[in-house]
Amino acid sequence: MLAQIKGKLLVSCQALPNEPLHSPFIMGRMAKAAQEGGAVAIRAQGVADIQEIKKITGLPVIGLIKRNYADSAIYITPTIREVDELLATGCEMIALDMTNRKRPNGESMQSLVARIKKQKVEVLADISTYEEAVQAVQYGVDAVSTTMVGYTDYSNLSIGPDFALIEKLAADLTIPVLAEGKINTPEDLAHVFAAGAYAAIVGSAITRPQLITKKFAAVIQN
Ligand SMILES: CC(=O)N[C@H](C=O)[C@@H](O)[C@H](O)[C@H](O)COP(=O)(O)O
Repeated sequence: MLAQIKGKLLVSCQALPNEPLHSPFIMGRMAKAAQEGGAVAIRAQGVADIQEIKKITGLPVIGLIKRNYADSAIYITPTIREVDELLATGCEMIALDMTNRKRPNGESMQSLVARIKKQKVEVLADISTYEEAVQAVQYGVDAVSTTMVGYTDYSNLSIGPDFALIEKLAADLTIPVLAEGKINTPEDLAHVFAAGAYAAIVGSAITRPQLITKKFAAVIQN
């Protein structure tokens, strides 16, 4: 999959049960629209959405499952259970949180990575710091993504992408660095590629109308 996305745009089509567009049918159509707009792959959450998106678009999918566990702050593909559910979907790549935080059930990142790679599926490490990215490379992941920057209480809280981190990772790492998280405009997208991103994933700015509307409404209410 990585060879197919080099230099390209991926779109994240996700809507959890508490979001207005929560529905595999709707996420399938959202992915179709993204495909028509030029997305070469889709990041999708949950077995039903992944299956629908693969059926509707035929595009490669980065799959994840968001699930909360009482004993951990990690919710993106936290345990073996989510890994096995995702492996059954046939998604080409699996994204898992690889931030340096306690995992549910005391499971290790290494065991999850090994299980995925054994099935010849690529692993995308969602990280929030430079150090977490370096650690993920040591664990044998295929690519890292800046997904969690600003979402761990020790990482850089910025309005937009962390361009400096993307630049440093792209310069230092031997594996692809995907820019993801808070890419809010086409200018941001151009900027992350200029910083050296291998590929980029845009979500909310394209697929969460409730957030897009909020940005417009905020201007009027000011
Ligand atoms: C923090 C977290 O859980 N991020 C999730 C990761 O799968 C998604 O909800 C994001 O939409 C995706 O990463 C794209 O980011 P943005 O929506 O900012 O373009």
